[in-house]
Amino acid sequence: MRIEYSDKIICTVRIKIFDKPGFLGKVATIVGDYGGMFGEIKTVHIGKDYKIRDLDIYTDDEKKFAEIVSAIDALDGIEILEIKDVVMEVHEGGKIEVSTPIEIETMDDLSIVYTPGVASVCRKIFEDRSLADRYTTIKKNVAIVTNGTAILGLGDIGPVAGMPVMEGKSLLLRILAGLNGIPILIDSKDPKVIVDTIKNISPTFGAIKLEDIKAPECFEIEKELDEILDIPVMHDDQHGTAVVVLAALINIGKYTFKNIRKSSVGILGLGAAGSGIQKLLMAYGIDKIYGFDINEEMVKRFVQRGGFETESVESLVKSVDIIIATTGCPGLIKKEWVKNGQIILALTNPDPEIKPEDAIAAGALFAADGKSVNNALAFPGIFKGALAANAYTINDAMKIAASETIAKFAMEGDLVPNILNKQVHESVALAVENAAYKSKAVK
Ligand SMILES: NC(=O)c1ccc[n+]([C@@H]2O[C@H](COP(=O)([O-])OP(=O)(O)OC[C@H]3O[C@@H](n4cnc5c(N)ncnc54)[C@H](O)[C@@H]3O)[C@@H](O)[C@H]2O)c1
Ligand SMILES: O=C(O)C[C@H](O)C(=O)O
Ligand SMILES: [Mg+2]
Repeated sequence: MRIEYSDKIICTVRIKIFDKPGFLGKVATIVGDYGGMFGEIKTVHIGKDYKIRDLDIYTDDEKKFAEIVSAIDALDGIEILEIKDVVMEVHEGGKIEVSTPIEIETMDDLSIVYTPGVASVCRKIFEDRSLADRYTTIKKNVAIVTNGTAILGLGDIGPVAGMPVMEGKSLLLRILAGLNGIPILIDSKDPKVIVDTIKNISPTFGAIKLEDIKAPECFEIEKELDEILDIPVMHDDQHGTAVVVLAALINIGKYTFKNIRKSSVGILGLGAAGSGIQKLLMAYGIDKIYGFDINEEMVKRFVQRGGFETESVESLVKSVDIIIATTGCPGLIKKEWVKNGQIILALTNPDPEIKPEDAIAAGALFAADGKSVNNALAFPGIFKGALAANAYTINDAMKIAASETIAKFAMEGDLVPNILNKQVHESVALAVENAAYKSKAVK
């Protein structure tokens, strides 16, 4: 029985605390009593008979956090010096920047990297387009494109409010795959405008990652772009998510000695993520897939692809072995509906359809949320591998290779590995590159 989740960090509390046994314990008791958890505890100053410490405190909501703070404040021997909203602080000024590995000190250096030296590189690329792969960053540039219509589970908040997510994806592409993820915000909901815009700027990029564009528009946009562009295009919410879900299911099969291809799977929310999951699970050979969505058009598409319609959230949850929820509706799954021994992946971010600890308490065998079963385990390696192979597309063989590799890296008893394990992304990239050659997805 495993619980995979992490709460939200609300803040860092800086305290001045009397340096005697038991004082930090009192603070810990308060945090625990109010259902909070500690992250890092750092000592930032040691005084004569006191210490100054920074405590990262995780809680479910701001109200609980306020209660914790006032209870700590009431303790003798402990003084709150500062409360820092670390999340907002980290975002100040944005999270990414363009940098260069080249230094220029002299006018000669300038003539080499800029005018007039640069002109000879331009001429050579003009004569032979393929030289751009070697003499520019194009093959390392991945466009991260959104129109802001399905930002996490926050819904249609527009492209500008979605920018922190795009910067986060960019940061992960850099750290985990060494690629330049360049956010592109498009102020349109018209699929044709989005396709044309991406097509027209595509020479800048080696690959296109669509992000947080809602269904059904995302299907048409991805399909069109995949057809007209000779570089890989992947809608991360559909396929990155599906790859990680399949990895989790592969491990569930391993732990339970069950053939997951014979399990009944329920998908709750048949939008971008839900439909991508359905497609990949079917490609893997799982055919008993049931689904529910409040939007009839989504249900129709799901059934056309070979899924079985269910009449309500409750009947779906109550009837399947494995439930995967991608609705954008926190708390949608009630504890009473959970079956003994069930597997529940409640993937809505930032707050899941049911908290993993609640699902486990209600009898689930495995439960995870969207922070651990997260597409960040897949997209860095997928793009790196596809670019290394010079692939023109990202096909099912490449995705399944990624899932199988991710699954192998999970520690015993876990569904998926840690997102920050760089070896995972290296291995996913290699597996995807090889699968691209084998499936002839290369230019
Ligand atoms: N963990 C991950 O890696 C990951 C990846 C992608 C998306 N997600 C999460 O999945 C959610 C959906 O994202 P998306 O891109 O698919 O959005 P989307 O808008 O394309 O799809 C959401 C679907 O859920 C349906 N829905 C809404 N309320 C419902 C309800 N009460 N019952 C049944 N269906 C309902 C909608 O009709 C829609 O079809 C988001 O919260 C997002 O954070 C998580
Ligand atoms: O952004 C994430 O954490 C995962 C996913 O892309 C989502 O939209 O929720
Ligand atoms: Mg997303």
